[in-house]
Amino acid sequence: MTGSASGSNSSKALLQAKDLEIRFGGVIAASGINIEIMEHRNLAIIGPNGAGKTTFLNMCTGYLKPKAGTILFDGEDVTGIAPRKLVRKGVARAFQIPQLFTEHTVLENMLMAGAAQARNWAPLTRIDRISQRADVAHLLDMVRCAHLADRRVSELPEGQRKLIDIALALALKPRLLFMDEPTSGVASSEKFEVLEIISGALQEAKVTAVFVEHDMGIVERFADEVAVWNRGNVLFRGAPDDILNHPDVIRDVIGEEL
Ligand SMILES: Nc1ncnc2c1ncn2[C@@H]1O[C@H](COP(=O)(O)OP(=O)(O)OP(=O)(O)O)[C@@H](O)[C@H]1O
Repeated sequence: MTGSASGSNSSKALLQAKDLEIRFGGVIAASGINIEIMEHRNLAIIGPNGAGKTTFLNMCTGYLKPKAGTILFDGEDVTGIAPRKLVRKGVARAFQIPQLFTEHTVLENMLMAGAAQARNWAPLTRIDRISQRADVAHLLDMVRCAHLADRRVSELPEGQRKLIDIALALALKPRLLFMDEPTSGVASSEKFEVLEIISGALQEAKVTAVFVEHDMGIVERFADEVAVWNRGNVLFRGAPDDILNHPDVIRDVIGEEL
């Protein structure tokens, strides 16, 4: 484990956060955060409730503007850029609760995401081209949901909604995907299977993932690196084995109910 938040030298930094600060009234949610997210190294963010994990995701994806500090994506200053613009640059986000149009079918949701990416808001009948359908079928296949294309989202269990949400994010062709507790709400017996599918799809699409996670089994299995958040800062960062076995992390993070 390293005490610093810089990444390994073997891959390049895709995102660099420098001296990020944000406070809400008296609460300091980010207190000089410095961290690099390395390309093709999936990073898990762990830490106690209220440590500022979601706040960090919000700043990196344009939902919150830091009071101070800089965010570079692929070397470009993207601090404070709106989420939609960041998506076009290659930074996507999946939420704890999938952002799906539940009264529409899976296919319709996918076509709408494709239209957003192409900035083509023509009626669905006009964007429903063969090539686009082929793209959608491929994306759904990547998350093993091709058989669900004509099902209404409201009929699907949470695990499948999560998978559709990931396919939707992949339709935006990101290079970096932030996920806030990707398996929250999924039955514990299905969590590993869902993450296995998500992980395979991200690998196939060559997308680097950053995910907030409270389940250490998931972290151990799916993260290449782990960053420990505490009181709005990065306490440790390193290999899952080192981090999850470190006495301070066991005492202060894993030991308490996350
Ligand atoms: N919009 C907001 N307005 C006021 N306070 C906020 C806001 N967003 C976050 N906070 C506060 O900032 C601190 C960090 O919150 P954040 O949600 O980032 O933590 P977290 O590590 O993601 O927690 P959890 O694991 O419980 O989701 C908390 O004290 C929270 O109450």
